[in-house]
Amino acid sequence: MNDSHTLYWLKKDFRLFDNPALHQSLIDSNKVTPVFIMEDSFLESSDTSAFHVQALLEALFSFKKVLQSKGGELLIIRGEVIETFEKLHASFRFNKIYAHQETGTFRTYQRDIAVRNWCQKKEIDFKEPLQTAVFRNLSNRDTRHTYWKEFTFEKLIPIPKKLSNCIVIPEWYKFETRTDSLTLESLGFSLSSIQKESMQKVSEKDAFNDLDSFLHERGLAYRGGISSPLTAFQAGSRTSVHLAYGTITSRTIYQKTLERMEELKLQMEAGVKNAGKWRMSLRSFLSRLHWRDHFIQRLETEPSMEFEAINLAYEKLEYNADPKLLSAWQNGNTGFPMVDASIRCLNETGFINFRMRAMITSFACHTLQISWKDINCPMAKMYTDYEPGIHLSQLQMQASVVGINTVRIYNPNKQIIDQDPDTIFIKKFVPELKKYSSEQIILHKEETLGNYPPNIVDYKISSAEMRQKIYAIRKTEGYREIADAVYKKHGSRKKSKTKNRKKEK
Ligand SMILES: Cc1cc2nc3c(=O)[nH]c(=O)nc-3n(C[C@H](O)[C@H](O)[C@H](O)COP(=O)(O)OP(=O)(O)OC[C@H]3O[C@@H](n4cnc5c(N)ncnc54)[C@H](O)[C@@H]3O)c2cc1C
Repeated sequence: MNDSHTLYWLKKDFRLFDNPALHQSLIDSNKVTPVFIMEDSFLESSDTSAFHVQALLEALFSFKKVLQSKGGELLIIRGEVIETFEKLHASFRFNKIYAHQETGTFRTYQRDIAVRNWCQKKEIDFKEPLQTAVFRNLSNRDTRHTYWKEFTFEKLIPIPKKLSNCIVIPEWYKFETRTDSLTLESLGFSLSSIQKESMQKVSEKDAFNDLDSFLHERGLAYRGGISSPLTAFQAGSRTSVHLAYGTITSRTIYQKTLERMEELKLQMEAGVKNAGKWRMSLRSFLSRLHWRDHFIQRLETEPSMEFEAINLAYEKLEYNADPKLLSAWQNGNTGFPMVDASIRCLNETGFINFRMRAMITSFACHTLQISWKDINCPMAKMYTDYEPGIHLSQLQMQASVVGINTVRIYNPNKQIIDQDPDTIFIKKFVPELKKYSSEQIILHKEETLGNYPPNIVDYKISSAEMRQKIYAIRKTEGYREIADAVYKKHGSRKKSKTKNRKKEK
């Protein structure tokens, strides 16, 4: 502990529990200023939406309120990062910055490099502890699991006792941005009242409440329940948004789930009804949670995947650049009811389940033949839980440009039969279809249903054409070597039985 001054630069880590950067900065120094910078470059970025800004503001202000209730302070400044550090440093010197290591887009990657260089110039120590099990400069992919385990099972860090050491230097208050300039509207965004009401609430308290209700009430329906948009809003953990804004850590979720599974094991032995089913649900939940770090690691290792296919052979794949197709997809007007309902649900609530995300991606990239690059930002903006590593990995996988997974082409009408046979979800989000029977909706193709348009393309012909183009690339010389190299660098070390088999979902 020393008297020097330290900054704790908050990024997307709005929590007090299990917060390594906050914890370490308070061990290092008895004067720490937590600072959040509302970056113009974030607000202006092509992957930022009103859902993201609203979630961030909620998480930020609830963090500030809890910190203040425990005697601490937080400084919020609108501006760019280096320019903000520069003016703070010029008015009162600090010699350390703590911020969590972030695996984000090219924008945040470049910003963090610039911060490192600036710190070096000013002789400021820049520390970037991990908050998730994703490792920089990982030389050997095979050792990742060992590091993952070490990090995930480390003892969780309690809420720091000395939060009153979180102070704002009086000289710095003049830089503070007024709270009334930090509303969604004053930042240039807007959401309708329906959107605001339907969005998930994001704060540390909500994160623990959502986890608790999942582990004790909702999680029993997890297996099976997460496939349909009718049930996934309840049956899924709904922790993705909290992980994206750092209101909870994945290792906290992991460890709390394991504790609950131990409890259930005892219940199972005592013959308590459903205890075994509960355990199976939580086991499949944990494997999905594990994928999270796996996919974020992919972006950390291969940042170029934001701009080009992870398997470069697919850079030659030809797409349809017709803006009318993109616009119909984005607005939920393709004439394919399950696709349109999912997109409109996203536009209204900021959330949809995994299967529907996979379907709308596959539909855009296979059936409409739109490039994954063209839907990247529009789709990122629809998800409140946008996490670049997962988003880009899944986007490329569902668009079949990774080449180490099965080509999965989702048939949107089969998804109605499987996931919404009574068209309840469809009618909720596509009200023009309310007066039609489920059979009419499923069979609808070339005709209009009232105001609802016909299929924008022929599903069978167009998807088959794209499948052919993908397989033509798979047959080109040198393709196998590229795919093997991708697998070696990024593939899951668990063997997939369906690998490389053609499949319709
Ligand atoms: C095209 C596409 C884009 C996606 N973009 C995102 C994104 O930006 N952010 C995001 O968090 N998830 C993304 N997902 C994964 C998944 O759809 C969401 O994590 C899930 O729907 C969130 O709901 P939940 O928290 O109830 O999930 P649960 O099923 O309860 O899962 C628990 C947690 O595990 C992780 N997880 C679940 N499924 C996956 C997966 N397939 N890959 C990686 N991690 C997973 C998430 O962190 C999730 O919160 C995407 C999927 C697809 C197909």
